[in-house]
Amino acid sequence: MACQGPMKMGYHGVLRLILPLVLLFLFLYMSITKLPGVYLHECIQDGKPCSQIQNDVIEEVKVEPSTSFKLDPSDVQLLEDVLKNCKQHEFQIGRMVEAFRFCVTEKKDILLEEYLTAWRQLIKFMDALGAVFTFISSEAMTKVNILQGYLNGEHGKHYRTVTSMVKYELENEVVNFKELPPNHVPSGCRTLLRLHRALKFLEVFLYNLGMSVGRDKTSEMCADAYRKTLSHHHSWLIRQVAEVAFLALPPLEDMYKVVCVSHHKEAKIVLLTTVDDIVKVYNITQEVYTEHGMLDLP
Ligand SMILES: CCCCCCCCCCCCC/C=C/[C@@H](O)[C@H](COP(=O)(O)O)NC(=O)CCCCCCCCCCCCCCC
Repeated sequence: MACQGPMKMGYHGVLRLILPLVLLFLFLYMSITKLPGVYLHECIQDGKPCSQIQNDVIEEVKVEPSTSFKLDPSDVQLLEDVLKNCKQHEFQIGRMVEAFRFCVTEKKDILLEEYLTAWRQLIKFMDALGAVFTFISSEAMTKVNILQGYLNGEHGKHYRTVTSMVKYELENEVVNFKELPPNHVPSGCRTLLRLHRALKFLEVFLYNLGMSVGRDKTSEMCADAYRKTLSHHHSWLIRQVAEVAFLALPPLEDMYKVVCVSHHKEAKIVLLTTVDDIVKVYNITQEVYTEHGMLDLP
């Protein structure tokens, strides 16, 4: 009885075994193609990196949830309780929401330190999902570390907010609009742009989760969000890796547990409030990047 052969593993068991292997191979492949100074988008066409050519035709995806979510007064207490009482988890949605909220200044700018705090919470969430997502979380962590490096560095005071970073990097020609030079730490602006694009994915994914009435699969909601947003900026290979990873997402009920909600009504309140805060951060950053023509940085 104790010995369960492969035949008894079931669909999910097999998936758990195979997915990490597939991802490991893809990860190794990508590690090789992305050795220091060698970037995937060194594929050149018409004198431009291929990724840039692709981005030229992509317009900003307009998705539904960019409207403010209105809470009933009775829901406000419920929301506060959920956000406060979720202390037993490594990932705390309350701390993430707080950080996204605190990073918006009165002058409608974004504080980078708080922005990165919110991202660190997201990374904890992905790490909690298991080995399949480590590849994605470590990619996000790399971007967070680059920005933190600038914040802690010699010119750290210029990296306090998104606007000050953009101003400093443009004035000092840190931003490269044509290519990503090998053997250089990427600029703060292009690094933040990667996280900023991922934030749109997160917005749509959380919206899908919040609007679900419990029947939908998390993998489908995640894939839908990804296809509408972040996938437009990814190579074919990365898109395949992402699609495989989505299959390993836990079911909705387990996802609810991680965000400390127990039923659909709670989930809707918590997730759509989170979306609302993310939208504010996203829109401010988007405006700054649009103003400086920096939405397609290679
Ligand atoms: C719930 C978990 C959902 C997992 C979501 C998967 C999102 C999509 C897959 C991303 C693949 C990342 C692989 C690498 C991509 C890079 O090529 C690419 C470009 O970088 P480069 O220009 O320097 O080369 N990098 C990026 O686009 C940065 C992507 C960072 C991905 C962060 C995804 C955040 C998702 C957070 C979900 C958390 C849900 C929380 C629910 C409460």
